[in-house]
Amino acid sequence: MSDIAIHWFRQDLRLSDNPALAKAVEKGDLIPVYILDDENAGADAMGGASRWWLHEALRILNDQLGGHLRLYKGDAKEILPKLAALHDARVVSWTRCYEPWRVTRDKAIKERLDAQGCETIRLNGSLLWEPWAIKKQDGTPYKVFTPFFRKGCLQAPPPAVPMDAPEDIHFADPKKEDGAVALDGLSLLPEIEWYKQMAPHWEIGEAGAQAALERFLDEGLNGYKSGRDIPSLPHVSRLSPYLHWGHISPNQIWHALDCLEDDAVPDRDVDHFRSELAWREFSYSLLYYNQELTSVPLQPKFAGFEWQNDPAKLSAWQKGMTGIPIVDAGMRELWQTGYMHNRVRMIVASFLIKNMRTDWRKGEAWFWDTLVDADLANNAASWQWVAGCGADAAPYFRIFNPVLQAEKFDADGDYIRLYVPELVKLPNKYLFKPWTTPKDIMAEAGVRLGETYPMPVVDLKASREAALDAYKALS
Ligand SMILES: Cc1cc2nc3c(=O)[nH]c(=O)nc-3n(C[C@H](O)[C@H](O)[C@H](O)COP(=O)(O)OP(=O)(O)OC[C@H]3O[C@@H](n4cnc5c(N)ncnc54)[C@H](O)[C@@H]3O)c2cc1C
Repeated sequence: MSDIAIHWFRQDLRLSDNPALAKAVEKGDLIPVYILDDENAGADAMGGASRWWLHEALRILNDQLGGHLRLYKGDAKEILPKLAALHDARVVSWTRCYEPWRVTRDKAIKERLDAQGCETIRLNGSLLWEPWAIKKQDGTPYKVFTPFFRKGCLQAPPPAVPMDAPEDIHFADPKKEDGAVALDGLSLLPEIEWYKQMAPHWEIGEAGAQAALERFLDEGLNGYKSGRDIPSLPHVSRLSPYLHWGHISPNQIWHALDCLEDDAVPDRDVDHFRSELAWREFSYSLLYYNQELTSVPLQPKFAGFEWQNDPAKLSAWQKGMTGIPIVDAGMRELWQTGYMHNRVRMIVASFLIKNMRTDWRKGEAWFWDTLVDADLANNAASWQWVAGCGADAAPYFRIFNPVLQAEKFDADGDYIRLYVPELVKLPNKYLFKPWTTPKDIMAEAGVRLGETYPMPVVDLKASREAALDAYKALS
């Protein structure tokens, strides 16, 4: 009888370049498992958009595994050691995760498996460099991005060359009564099928990730450095959900850049894209070394900031009904697709925090629920960055003017018109600030402020000044 190896899939929902899976396949007949563990996740349990994505991702992974993926729901600390014992597994493997709740839980699981005499294999498959591999010379973690990237990442050993998917996986024949449930038994989908509008925007899974990468390398990368700020252009990769769910590894992306033909794409674009991948690494380093990143400002003085937290304003922001077209376009892109362009994420976040003076954690929570790439490290680090309380953050007093941002980055108004169709006929001169439109032009465009489109929920100038005063009171 062959040995049995369990591979516990988590944020590594792929077969290629999955070192921990490859090791398990080498060690014995495979039992691939996924455990939906809301119990240990607690307040960090997945949001709605993530659950929809996961449902589809598990369905596809199960197909890739010939129907052998086994699904469980509950406390992984209980489930995994029991499964290992029941199936007499020699090995349990997994790809490391770095969220604080997972680090704590996984440590406990390893201890239990050790005590049972079951070997554990825990490998990196989600980051280019693990957090402890990139540190300053004095052994402390970096707090500023540029030296983290230039002195840390770029001077470290290069990311490993990606592995192919294992050939000829031999599957074990698991005992039936081990608590496994059907996909529907995980109850990942909500009763109201709001996710249906998001589905056409994504090809979920490993093949979808590879297709997105190829498309980006062919059509988006050339011109990335300047084009990545224009939300109506195809100059961003939209790889974030695939990276988050591990349908693709960052090593695969890094290596694909290494393999580009000479002169195919200007170095400035490739280098800039690599630096964005490194922002993801930086976020993970911040989370790893600051376990309360999602809730506690990295700069302690911000703990006493006076938020206004007006529920009506928050609701207008969530619905894309603030009366500020670029903000509303972004929030509606998020609702319709589960994604928002990075430039617009910064604009809507700045507007929420500074013009509406709403606690950044409320924005973070909304993004957590609605993004298909909702990622504890990237989301928390980015919200702290915009709020000005994070590591290497934009200074608080640098307040985006959403009108100027839209005029600069959506100059033709294509992005706003796509998501705010009620303003489609407004000339560009007024599109970014409809409240300044003369009555006759407004009538011609069929816009009635307060009826077909809201009046702004805040006065941009006055709210900016009030935010600056509140900020000054801190220092
Ligand atoms: C308020 C706010 C919240 C955010 N929340 C998330 C989140 O929950 N999940 C998430 O993955 N990203 C988040 N980001 C970062 C960034 O907006 C997205 O990673 C990016 O827009 C994803 O689109 P893309 O894949 O087309 O990016 P590309 O420009 O093609 O970049 C490639 C990859 O690099 C990484 N990356 C790019 N920009 C950043 C960045 N600023 N910080 C960290 N990594 C980056 C991502 O993994 C991305 O997929 C947030 C940004 C802001 C301002």
